[in-house]
Amino acid sequence: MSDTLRVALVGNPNCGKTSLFNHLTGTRQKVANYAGVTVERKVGHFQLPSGKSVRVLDLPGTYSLQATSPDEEITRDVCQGKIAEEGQQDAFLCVVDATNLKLHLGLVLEMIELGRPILVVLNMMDEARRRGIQINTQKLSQRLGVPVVETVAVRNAGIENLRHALDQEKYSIPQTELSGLTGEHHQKIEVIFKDVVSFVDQEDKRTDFLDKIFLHPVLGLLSLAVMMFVVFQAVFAWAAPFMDGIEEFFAWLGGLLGESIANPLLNSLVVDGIIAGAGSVVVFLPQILILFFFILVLEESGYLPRAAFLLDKLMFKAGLSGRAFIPLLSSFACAVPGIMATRSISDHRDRFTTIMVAPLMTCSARLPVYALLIAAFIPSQTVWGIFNLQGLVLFGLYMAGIVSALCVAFVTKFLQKDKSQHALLLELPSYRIPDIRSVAIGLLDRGKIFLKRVGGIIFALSILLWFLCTFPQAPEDATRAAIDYSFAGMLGHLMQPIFAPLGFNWQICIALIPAMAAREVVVAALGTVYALSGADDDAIAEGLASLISADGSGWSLATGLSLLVWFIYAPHCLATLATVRRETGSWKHVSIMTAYLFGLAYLMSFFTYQIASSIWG
Ligand SMILES: Nc1nc2c(ncn2[C@@H]2O[C@H](COP(=O)(O)OP(=O)(O)OP(=O)(O)O)[C@@H](O)[C@H]2O)c(=O)[nH]1
Ligand SMILES: [Mg+2]
Repeated sequence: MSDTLRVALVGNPNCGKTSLFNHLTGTRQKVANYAGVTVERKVGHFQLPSGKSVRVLDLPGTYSLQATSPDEEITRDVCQGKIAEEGQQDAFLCVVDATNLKLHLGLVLEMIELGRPILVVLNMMDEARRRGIQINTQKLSQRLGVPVVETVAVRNAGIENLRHALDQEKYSIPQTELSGLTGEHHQKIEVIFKDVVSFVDQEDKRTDFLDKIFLHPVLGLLSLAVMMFVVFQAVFAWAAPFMDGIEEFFAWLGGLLGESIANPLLNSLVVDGIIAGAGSVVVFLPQILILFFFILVLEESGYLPRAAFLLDKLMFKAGLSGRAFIPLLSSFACAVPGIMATRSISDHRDRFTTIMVAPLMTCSARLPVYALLIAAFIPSQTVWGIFNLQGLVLFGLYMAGIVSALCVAFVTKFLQKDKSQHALLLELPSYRIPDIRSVAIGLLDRGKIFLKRVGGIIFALSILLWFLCTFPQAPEDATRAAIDYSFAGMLGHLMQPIFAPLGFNWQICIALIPAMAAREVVVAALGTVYALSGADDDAIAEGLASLISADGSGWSLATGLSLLVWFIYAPHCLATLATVRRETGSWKHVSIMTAYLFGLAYLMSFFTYQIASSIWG
């Protein structure tokens, strides 16, 4: 046996495995209050009090070892020691939700039958106590024939006991007779349950009360609509002062560097390439953080599966299985984890449909693009007394993505031969007051991811674009702006006829090319292109939005709207396409997705431009 102890966390979905994993290893894997968050195996390391090191695996949640979906197969294979690089685990930590013992014991019995060393971790003890559920841990341990440790993963309680238990090698190979119990699993569970659990008050009153509102056919939909409105209003209303601050900072920095760098080429690279490019994206950090604040709070509260429940009929009609809800929801942050989350869908046609529509959900990378165009073209005025028009338009863009996804799913299902429908089977977790600390940590992580993208891919592409926009340089006797003579200028003019029916000018055409890598790049690219297009410095200092807005010499409203619509559909994200390739193992799916998304983007932008320009000229 090697020095390192190998253990794996096994349990039903949403019982707190990842929370435990994070506390044991000091990492920050994603945790949320709904089933199916973890869909891959994750490795972490920590040390026991004696100094012995432990390698721990976090696994996707599963109701049984009879796997039906790709994520459950991972857990089954690790438990059965079938994954070569994982080998055999020295022990399994069977995590059980103390408030849901009857259901969760099923998997524990299956694990016991495997005959491998086990330690049962009775998690969510705080929740159980709050609801008056009393569990006799000692008796449970006797009945199961394995040690049981109580924990409250979110409060870091009981984790030390767990470490000590591992140190003392308390995990044991269970006695298969289960202290003399006979019969089917459910019969055994009944006996054990009656023996170890006593209730003072079994009901979760808070959850029952809230569900009367949130699951009510009318009140429920109404509260969902109110919640969404508040989120989109806040994104615009709360962010403004912070965005102004960041904008001023970059204008000041640009001025300072502009004056201090004498070499004209270097000056242009820094001011027009880097600051006008990458700097113009950083401005959107406050809006991203506000959006994620709401997403994180909703995720932790346990509300989200209720929304799935409310919208189930609609999704069902569109041919999406209820299981598609969580992957589609994750896609609002980013399509990459969304597409990975489809591993929890067992039917492969349902999974295919969900993967195909996931990029239509408005990911956070679109937010800077939408926010820029909305600020430039939509006046900030109040409608119906309370709503900010800009917030309403943003809401409309999100809805457009959702409605398009439902339509595409409907068509996909229609084209498939298999018309079978899979009803919603979704566990509704208890409501929980979000932990401020974990929301703050989540926000910090999100902010870091965003800034890393700005400092990484967006920064690099801004510099590349600056080169393409600067060389070859204009001749001495140039009559037009220098950028017209550059590679990028030539390319833009070459592409422009293709995009003219959509109302895109050559500057937009140039910006679309680097934006193939990631959507926010279009903002950076427009910043660089306009900074180099001979616009005067005062106008640049006022920000990109005022440069492109219809008031100045910018675009028409029709062009602005057309570009907004383009970004609802166009697949400007290499990471998504790479994930589809990895998850489906075929280039065919990638080609279908790319072709249909570009096709839709072109068509919808075309109609938007033609209709808008016939109305507003
Ligand atoms: N009150 C309370 N909440 C907990 C406890 N442990 C975890 N949670 C919460 O339970 C929810 C699920 O936690 P996760 O760690 O994501 O659960 P998981 O078992 O990894 O879930 P899957 O990856 O979906 O299988 C989150 O909202 C956690 O904050 C606990 O001991 N007490
Ligand atoms: Mg998990």
